[in-house]
Amino acid sequence: MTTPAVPAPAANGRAPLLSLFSLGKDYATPVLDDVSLALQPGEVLALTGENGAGKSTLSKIICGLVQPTRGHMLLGEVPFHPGSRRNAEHVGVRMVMQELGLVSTLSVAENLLLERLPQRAGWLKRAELHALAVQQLAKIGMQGIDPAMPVAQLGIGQQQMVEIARNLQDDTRVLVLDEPTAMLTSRETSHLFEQIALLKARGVGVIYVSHRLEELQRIADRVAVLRDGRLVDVRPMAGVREAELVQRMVGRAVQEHGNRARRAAGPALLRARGLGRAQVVRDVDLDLHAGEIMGLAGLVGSGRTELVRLLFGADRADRGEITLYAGAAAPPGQVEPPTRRVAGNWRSPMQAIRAGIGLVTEDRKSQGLLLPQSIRVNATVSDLGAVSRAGWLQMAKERRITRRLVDTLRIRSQSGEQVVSTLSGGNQQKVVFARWLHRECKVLLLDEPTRGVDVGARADLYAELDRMTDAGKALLMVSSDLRELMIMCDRIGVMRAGRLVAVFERGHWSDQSLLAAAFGDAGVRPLPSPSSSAPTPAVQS
Ligand SMILES: Nc1ncnc2c1ncn2[C@@H]1O[C@H](COP(=O)(O)OP(=O)(O)OP(=O)(O)O)[C@@H](O)[C@H]1O
Repeated sequence: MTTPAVPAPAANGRAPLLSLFSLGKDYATPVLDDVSLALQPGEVLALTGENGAGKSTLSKIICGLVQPTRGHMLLGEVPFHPGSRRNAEHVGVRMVMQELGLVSTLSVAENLLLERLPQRAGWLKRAELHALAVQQLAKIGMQGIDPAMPVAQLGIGQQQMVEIARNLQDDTRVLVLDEPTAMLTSRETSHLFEQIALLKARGVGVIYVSHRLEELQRIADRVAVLRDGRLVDVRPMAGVREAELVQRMVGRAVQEHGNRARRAAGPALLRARGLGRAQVVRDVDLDLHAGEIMGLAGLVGSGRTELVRLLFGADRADRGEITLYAGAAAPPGQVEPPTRRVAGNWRSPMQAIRAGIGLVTEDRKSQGLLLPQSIRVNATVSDLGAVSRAGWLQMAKERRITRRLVDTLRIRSQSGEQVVSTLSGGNQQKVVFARWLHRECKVLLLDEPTRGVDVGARADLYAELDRMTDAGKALLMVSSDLRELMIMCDRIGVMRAGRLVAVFERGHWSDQSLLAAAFGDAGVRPLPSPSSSAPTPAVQS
């Protein structure tokens, strides 16, 4: 085996901080091959590539979580084969993983300082622990969090910030961040970027894995592109065009989804009136029409996810009414609901599913997937009736359906039998989505459906959403990505403090107006009261 050259030392003569030589990893098939790369002190190296390209595998090898099949590494000039995460951390090589690594039953402070809990004679010094935790959280702009609170009570974005704070130690030399902002607000992202700038100044090397190309442009010095487990490009970030990068990642040009075309709204399929739960969702009136995509924007904690959970029966509303109407058979342009009410106010998700409501969840790990099961089981589990006869599962039919879904969504896998926990994060997200492509539903609720999904796959998912609305389904899409909402939606509702405070139709929104509504600035048009007007059809102006 020849040892490929690692890029020369930096101009200042310092040796690379970390050097990778011909790294490779095989599972049933090779997933990483011949990766040679060097990280310089104080450098932010972006790592990007399609879902399943091998980014997390490479990151985990560097941080001792996965053992390479081939190749070797140097940390400075010393051979580096950590063998475990603990060993890697011991020499200052740390990783913020895509899946949160927090212990949900422990407090915020205990999670933050797990490895160096302040003790005296075997007793935990709780006051000191909490003071240290508050300091650590303040570094990344997290104020007002009770360090004694169990971490499970934090929102998913806040948990991610705790995970980041945990890895910002003084002894950190190399920090790998795998999709760190997927669950963060723009404010939290800014705090993270400030920290990255400080790390750079201290000479820490940062490997930053992300699909968000605009973020890479903001913080990376160089970008490395992985495709099918191989390094296909490494270049300075300055001057790199997004389209160029996408082409390198995907190996083909990706057609950007243009703004959604004008279409006439069908009848209302779902209507909510005065819907509420405690203080988190308050008096929400909402109509979803056949053939439309309605977006839901708002800050984290504004009640978007909670509203979706009420509509799906995952939580019980304590006031208000949900009504689902039958069929989408009314002529185009008819906006009044058909008169036949089929269901409402579910007692469980199962009831909602039976009535024709689906949910692509925000938290695919704990709410969306059966991780130890195959793609086939996960994709077909929501509608076993369609793959069984007289109570017997028809495996051949299941396999056929699975193959079609895997092809349609380009789920990168060895076969439909591959266990979902061994898929890459973005491919797991596609499996959550596949479930609802398989099952007939009238109304599909989507909570951050493209989180962690690469640009090519994102275009595929958008095309599927268009097809669903062409078939008369009604879609409600929560997204923190305003650009995504503005491209995909016919209407965008904005939530603030549990209320739906504004609804904008296509052609009547801008980033500023959406943000102003989300933050509560003056000048935002309030929602007309439902009693005063018929539901607003989604019509592009
Ligand atoms: N334990 C495992 N067993 C079998 N295959 C695995 C295992 N872990 C990862 N893989 C496979 O390795 C490939 C690379 O996965 P990896 O998670 O590194 O991709 P990624 O580039 O990080 O993708 P994403 O952008 O979706 O996070 C995938 O095809 C995945 O299915």
